Amino acid sequence: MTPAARVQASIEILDTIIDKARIKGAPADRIIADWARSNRYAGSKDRRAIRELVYGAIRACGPIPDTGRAAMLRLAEIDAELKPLFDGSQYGPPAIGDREVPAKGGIAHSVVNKLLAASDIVGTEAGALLDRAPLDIRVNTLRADRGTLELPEQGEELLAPQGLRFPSGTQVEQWQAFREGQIEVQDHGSQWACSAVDAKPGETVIDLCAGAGGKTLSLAAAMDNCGTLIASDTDKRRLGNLPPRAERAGAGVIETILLDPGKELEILADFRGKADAVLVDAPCSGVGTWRRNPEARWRLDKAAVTEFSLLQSRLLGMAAQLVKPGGRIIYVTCSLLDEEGSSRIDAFLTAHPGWQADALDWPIGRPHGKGRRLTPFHDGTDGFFIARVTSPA
Ligand SMILES: C[S@@+](CC[C@H](N)C(=O)[O-])C[C@H]1O[C@@H](n2cnc3c(N)ncnc32)[C@H](O)[C@@H]1O
Repeated sequence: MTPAARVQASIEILDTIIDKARIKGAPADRIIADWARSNRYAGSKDRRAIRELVYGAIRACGPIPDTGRAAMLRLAEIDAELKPLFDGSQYGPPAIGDREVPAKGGIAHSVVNKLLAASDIVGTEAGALLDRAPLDIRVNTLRADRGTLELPEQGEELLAPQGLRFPSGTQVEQWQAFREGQIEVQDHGSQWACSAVDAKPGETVIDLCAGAGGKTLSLAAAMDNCGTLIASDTDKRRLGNLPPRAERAGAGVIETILLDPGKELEILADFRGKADAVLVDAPCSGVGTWRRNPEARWRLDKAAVTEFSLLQSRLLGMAAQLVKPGGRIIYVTCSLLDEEGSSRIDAFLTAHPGWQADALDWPIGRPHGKGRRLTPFHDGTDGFFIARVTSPA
C-alpha cells in the first residue's frame, strides 16, 4: 500500500470506530483486527502503520470526532508528514479543502473532563493518561527468576520484584521465554496490585473478578502453587482463557468457577467465611487504561460510572461474606475516578464497622483516601486505585 492509501484506510477504520463508540459497540482493537482479516492485501508493515495512524488519531482527538477524516486531519495538525499525503491520489484521501475543520484536541469531552477534575486528575496528570504505554512483564517465579533469566533483550528492572520493562510494541509473545511460561505480560501497577494481596502458600485466596487470570497467575506464583486459589468471573469467554494460560505458566493450583450474575454467593457458598484473602479487581470505567484503549473515553458517561460504582460496592459486600474473621479484601480498579475508588472503600468501611484499612507502604504510588493511587504521570504505570481492608478477628 502507498503511504496515502494507508491514511485513507485508517480514515475508514476510524469511521467505524466512531460509529461503534457512539452505540458502545465493538472496541477499536477488534475493528482494526476485522479490517485486517477482510483486507488480506495489506501486509504486516501496512497493518502496523495503519494501527499507528488510527491510534495516533484517537489520542490526538479530545471529544469524539464527527468523522474519521476530521480525526485524521487533527493528527495531521501535529504530525507534519501527514498533510502532504492528502493528495487525491488513487486509493489516497482527497486533498484538504479550504473549509475543512479538524476534530478538536484535548483529553476528552467536557463531562469526562469534569469527572477527572473532581478526582484531581488535571493538567499533565490528565495528559499522561493518553501516553503510549511501555511493555511490562512479570517473570513467573514458578518457572524462572528475574536474576538468572536470559531474554533476547535486556529490560529495565522495575521496583516490583519480578518486573521488567521493554519499549512499547516489543513482541515478547514471540520469545521462547513467553512460550515456556517464564514470563507474563503484566503492567507494573498491576504487579503491585497483586502484591497488595500478600498471598502466601497454604492460604485460601479468591480472585473474585479474575477475567482471563492476569492477576490470578501472579497469585499462584506468590502461593508457590500451594493452597486453594479460586478464579471466578461471570464472563465465560474471559474465564475460559485462563486454563491454557495457567498450564503454560505451570500454575496448577488455580480452580476456575463460572459465576451467575446475581447468584455469585450461592455458587461460592462453600467458601463463605473461609477465605484468607479476596481480591476484588472490579469492573470499572478503565480510565487508568486509556494509554492502551484511548477510545474508551469516547464511551464514558456519568451514568456508566454510577452503574460501575453500584456493582463495585455489591462485589465488596460479597467479598466481606467470603473472608474469614481477620481475613482481607484487596480492592483494585484501573480507574482514577474517586467514585470508583476511594469513595467505594469509604462507603464499605461505613457499612462494615470493625473493618480497618491497611497502610500500603510502598516505594511507588501515593496515599489516596484509604488506599493508594498509581498514575501514568507519577509512576509510569496504568492508573490504579488499590486498597486493602481487614476484617475484625
Ligand atoms: C477489571 S476486569 C478483571 C481483570 C482481571 N482480574 C485481570 O487481572 O486480568 C473485571 C472483571 O469482572 C468481571 N465481572 C463483572 N461482573 C462480575 C460479577 N458480578 N462477579 C464477578 N465478576 C464480575 C468481568 O467479567 C471482568 O472480567
